[in-house]
Amino acid sequence: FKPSQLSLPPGPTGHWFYGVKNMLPRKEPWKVYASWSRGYNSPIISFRIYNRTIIVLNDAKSVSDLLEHRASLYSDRPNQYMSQTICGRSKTVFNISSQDPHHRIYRRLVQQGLGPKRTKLYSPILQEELTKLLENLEQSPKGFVQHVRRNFVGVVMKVAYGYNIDDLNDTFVSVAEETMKITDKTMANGSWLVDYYPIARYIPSFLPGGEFKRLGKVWRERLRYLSDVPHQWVKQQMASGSYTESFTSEFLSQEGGVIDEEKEDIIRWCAGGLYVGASDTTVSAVTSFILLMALHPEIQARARTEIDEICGQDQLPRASQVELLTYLQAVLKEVLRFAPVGNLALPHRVIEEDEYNGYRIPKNATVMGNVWAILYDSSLYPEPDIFSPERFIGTEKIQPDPRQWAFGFGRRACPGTHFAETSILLVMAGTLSRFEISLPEYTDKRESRDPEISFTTGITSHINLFDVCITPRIMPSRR
Ligand code: HEM
Repeated sequence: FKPSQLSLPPGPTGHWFYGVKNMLPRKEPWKVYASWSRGYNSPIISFRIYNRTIIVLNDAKSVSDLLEHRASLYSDRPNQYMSQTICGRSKTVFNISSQDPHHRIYRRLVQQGLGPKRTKLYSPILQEELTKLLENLEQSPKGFVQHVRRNFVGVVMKVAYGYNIDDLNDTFVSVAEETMKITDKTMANGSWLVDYYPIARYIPSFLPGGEFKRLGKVWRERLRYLSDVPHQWVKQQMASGSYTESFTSEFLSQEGGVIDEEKEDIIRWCAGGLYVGASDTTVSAVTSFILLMALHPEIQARARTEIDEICGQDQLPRASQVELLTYLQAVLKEVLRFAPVGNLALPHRVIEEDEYNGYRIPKNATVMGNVWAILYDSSLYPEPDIFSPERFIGTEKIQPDPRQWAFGFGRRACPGTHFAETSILLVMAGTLSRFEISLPEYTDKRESRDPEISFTTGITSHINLFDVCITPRIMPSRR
């Protein structure tokens, strides 16, 4: 059989025009995909939104077979005409086509810029921001999410541009946040008919359905302006002779500082990608960690004992020590498994027609790896609803490392993994070394039950907050 003679993977048909667009729940679609996969008794399912075929891979094997082993076919991004063409976002690190020769250069640059060697150089930045975070936590523990956000935004602005932020109202932070907000609107799935039907490109801007042209024009200009603000700032600082080394300055000064426009564009897009990639993902992981520690005092105590033993109690943990904290590393693996940051990673696109398990995968189909379905697969992780770092400790029956899925797939897998892990582990270690995290003590018994754990729906998912107490630790050595 040629693939074109085979049938698509099973899945719901939906409406003749919209496909399943109106059948998708607003909350946690990854759970619905997993249940469709069980219902159709197939790890790989397909459905349609407008005229686009979506394929969802719901187990580790299909993800590995297609997104990893056939990465040369499965590493492009879906076409999004509104965002990529109208709003000029086709060259961002996240959107760039895997067939564009710049994609390879982007990956090399970002991997180099965030790999183990560079991360070591960034240790003073991580250390400085950690001290601020712990001070903020002591002053106003209730605002812990904002403090954690401030920590990672502070780190990434310094790493990307050598720029010191004052607080979250800082101009550069507003610039980055506005970029993210507009980008989210331009990429909202199913919102722009023109993403699906090329004929819609010809709707005049003054007619209903033509607002993509009106809005697109404004957004394009704004995004162009915003992406240039921090880049120009670094160039000015460099010209003045006094600047802090950063990802941008490092690459701008290569080749004797003579950089053509094309290379400069590459540096600008890559540095911009750091903020988008880092700011929300890291906050999600650390917030989940803090709340889960309140629910699991015994895990918290074991992690703290290890931190005390390896880092000592008189000084803060250092970035160079986190690789020695094996139990804390197991806690992070379990946080990434139990509270996946990206439940569906980011969508990929297959560039050629393909065949898998007797099914046809049509050219240009959007292919999604259901990270949640794998991380909650009870054949890989028995009793997946239980939070237990012990899954990854010891020598027997160690469960698979969830990081192989939590950070995405193939040639699009997260290039910030090493940097992310080091900076998150340092924040985890620093927080536990100075604070006890607990549930509030309620006098009313009805309120004293453990809070239910639930998560938000989005490209990045966050744990829904419940009350916790973060109190300075009474150091045994200083009692
Ligand atoms: C807990 C932390 C993080 C998680 C869970 C995470 C997860 C992911 C995932 C799932 C993807 C999509 C992969 C795919 O399409 O298959 C991704 C892409 C990406 N991440 Fe991360 N990430 C994290 C932190 C970071 C950090 C700290 C940075 C940079 C400083 C970063 C930069 C990027 C970039 C630039 C991409 C786009 C890669 C491409 O499209 O080629 N990420 N990440």
